[in-house]
Amino acid sequence: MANADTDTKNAAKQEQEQEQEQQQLYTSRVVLTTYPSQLGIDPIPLSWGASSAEERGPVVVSRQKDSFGRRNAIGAGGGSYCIYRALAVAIGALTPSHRPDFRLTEPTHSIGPFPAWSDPEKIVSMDPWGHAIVDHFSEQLDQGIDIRPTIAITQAHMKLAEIDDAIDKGILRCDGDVVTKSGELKVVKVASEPVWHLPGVAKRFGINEATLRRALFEDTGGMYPELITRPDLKVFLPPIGGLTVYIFGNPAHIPDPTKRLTMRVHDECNGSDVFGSDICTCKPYLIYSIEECAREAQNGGVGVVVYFRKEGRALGEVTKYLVYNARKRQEGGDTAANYFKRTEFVAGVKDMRFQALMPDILHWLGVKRIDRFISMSNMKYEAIVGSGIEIVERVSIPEERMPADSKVEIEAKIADGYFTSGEVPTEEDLKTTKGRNWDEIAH
Ligand SMILES: Nc1nc2c(ncn2[C@@H]2O[C@H](COP(=O)(O)OP(=O)(O)OP(=O)(O)O)[C@@H](O)[C@H]2O)c(=O)[nH]1
Ligand SMILES: [Zn+2]
Repeated sequence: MANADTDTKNAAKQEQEQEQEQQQLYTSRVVLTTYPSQLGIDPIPLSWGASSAEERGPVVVSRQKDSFGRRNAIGAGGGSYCIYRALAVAIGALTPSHRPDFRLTEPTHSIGPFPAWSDPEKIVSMDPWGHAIVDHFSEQLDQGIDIRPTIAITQAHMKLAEIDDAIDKGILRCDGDVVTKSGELKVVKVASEPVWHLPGVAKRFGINEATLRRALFEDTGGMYPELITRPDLKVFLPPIGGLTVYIFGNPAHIPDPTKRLTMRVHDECNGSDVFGSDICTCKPYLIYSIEECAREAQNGGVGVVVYFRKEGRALGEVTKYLVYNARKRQEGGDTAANYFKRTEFVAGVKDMRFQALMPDILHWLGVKRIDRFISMSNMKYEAIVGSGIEIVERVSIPEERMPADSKVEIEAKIADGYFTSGEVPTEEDLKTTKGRNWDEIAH
């Protein structure tokens, strides 16, 4: 009995300590969700697609004291990194009320504004004014509203072994401008985090906003109840990765119809892009596109690579590796004929990238026409052309750049509708195009 008493006392003490620890960080009680008519809820007006930033209004998602009632967006800033911020706060490394000091952080280059920034339907998955909050919303910032940038623009030099190689082979020259005398690529970089205007996103996919809200609520483990309780809030910051734009040459040339534009839109493949895995064409295609972009800039045009964080066709790397295993273990070996089928067996679909939102960044950059599009993807092509941007030429990966084991992937893709300037494989080709089996890897 005495032991049970002590246990109860200890448990109560622990609970009290936990409560105190929480109160040190958060002075108010937990607010599980909010409602439009709730006392103190008074969102800053947000008019998506308005003709100026000031008329549009700032995106406010912060739950800090002075911002909570004025929030006009659901979710959290920082994309997937909001979880790390939560950890930093929980362990006491960051005060929940921290506000960034934006001095000296302004963009290195000016981009836009373009007409698409004020079109409520052309850009629905990012905040076109996300890099310019200090310029346009200083009044609200001064009032203590916690507004965060969702876009940042900087510049850098890139040094890549493959580019050194291309210079040595005479494929690319050092012009002292786009490619420095020591073989570095000069780039302007833009990082962008997702900001979704839910009615616009729903319309892009041809579904109801309510269906979209319900699916987002359910498949995030019920993480954002306001998706359901706040139909008046139209903007959602999802906890997913964003994108990076690499611009070779002068960014002002991108919207200029008298200048040529070479472009690749690339989806992340960490295993290949960074670690050189040879089962797909991702890294060689990316490197090829960087060379082509640099060359276009050297010839007076401009090159753009957009890098999306959509690992494994947005299925994630775990699913991707499960599929690799199934492909290599299946009876008859790893054939092009079964490539997509194996993915569908595991994931239920062969691709979750759904390129419909992808052209937003191109409209943000002011792209009107792409002279050379370095991609074979029919999904990317259709999304871009369907959004009103002209593509003049589509460029496949040169045969000699394909790694040996990637034949399976490339033939399966071509058979599935990807563009090729070469031959379309027959049914028989698909059965006989085989990847390396694991025994060969071991020897
Ligand atoms: N699930 C899965 N994803 C893969 C596999 N191989 C490559 N990927 C992913 O497929 C995507 C390839 O994207 P991109 O390099 O942009 O190429 P693409 O859309 O296929 O078309 P291109 O523009 O012609 O290269 C990346 O997200 C890769 O991580 C695979 O076997 N399984
Ligand atoms: Zn890949």
